Amino acid sequence: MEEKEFLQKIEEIRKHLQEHLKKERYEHSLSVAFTSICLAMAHGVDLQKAELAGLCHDCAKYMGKKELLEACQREHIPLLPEYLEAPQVLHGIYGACYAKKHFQIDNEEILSAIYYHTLGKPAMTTLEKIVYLADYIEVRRGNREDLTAIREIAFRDLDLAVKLCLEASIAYVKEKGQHCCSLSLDALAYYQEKKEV
Ligand SMILES: Nc1ncnc2c1ncn2[C@@H]1O[C@H](COP(=O)(O)OP(=O)(O)OP(=O)(O)OP(=O)(O)OC[C@H]2O[C@@H](n3cnc4c(N)ncnc43)[C@H](O)[C@@H]2O)[C@@H](O)[C@H]1O
Repeated sequence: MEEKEFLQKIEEIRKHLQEHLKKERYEHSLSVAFTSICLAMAHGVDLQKAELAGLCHDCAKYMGKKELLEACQREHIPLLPEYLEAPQVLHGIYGACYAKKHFQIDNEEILSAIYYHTLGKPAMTTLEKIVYLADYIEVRRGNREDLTAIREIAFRDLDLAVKLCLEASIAYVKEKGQHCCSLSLDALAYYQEKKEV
């Protein structure tokens, strides 16, 4: 996309997000966009796609669980029955559709990075890994001990960083006593095998 047209799109999306998301969530979205750009620089990914995917990843986060479920049904988005037990993951799944409708984003790589940003999946594309990790490591997430190591690893070994991130977030979900979605467990098995643990 031409630079002028791209900057105009970014401006429009930021305005929409600022109007719809809570202040902290908007700041987080900006931070995920910037972190995605940095990771894209390190791993040879298109910077515009990284910025758009990072900026839009939480675009549907302001919607309630019931609203998200209804929106998925209205748009005929296939849902696994287990998502009803973990409706907190629906904002990514519906977010891809939201970005297409509201921001006219048609690029499948970007939409897929938004869709999978919470759960991850086996064999992610580089852009999917970048947005998944950027969501986890961006600066506003604070200084939890495990983040220091993952932040450094993400810039040199995406697969190892994804594995560590999946391990930590699956443990976190289980600790909260919530249902852990099978896609994340499949992703963990895939990246553990890839990194030979
Ligand atoms: N496989 C799965 N099955 C079911 N539910 C799942 C899931 N994977 C993720 N989720 C849940 O889905 C929700 C959306 O996750 P995300 O999409 O990853 O992140 P978010 O919208 O910014 O999360 P939110 O603000 O709602 O939650 P939190 O700060 O606690 O968390 C922010 C992020 O940091 C991680 N995190 C927070 N504290 C952590 C800790 N102490 N250790 C490790 N990871 C931690 C969380 O996993 C999350 O990715 C989260 O509640 C998450 O726990």
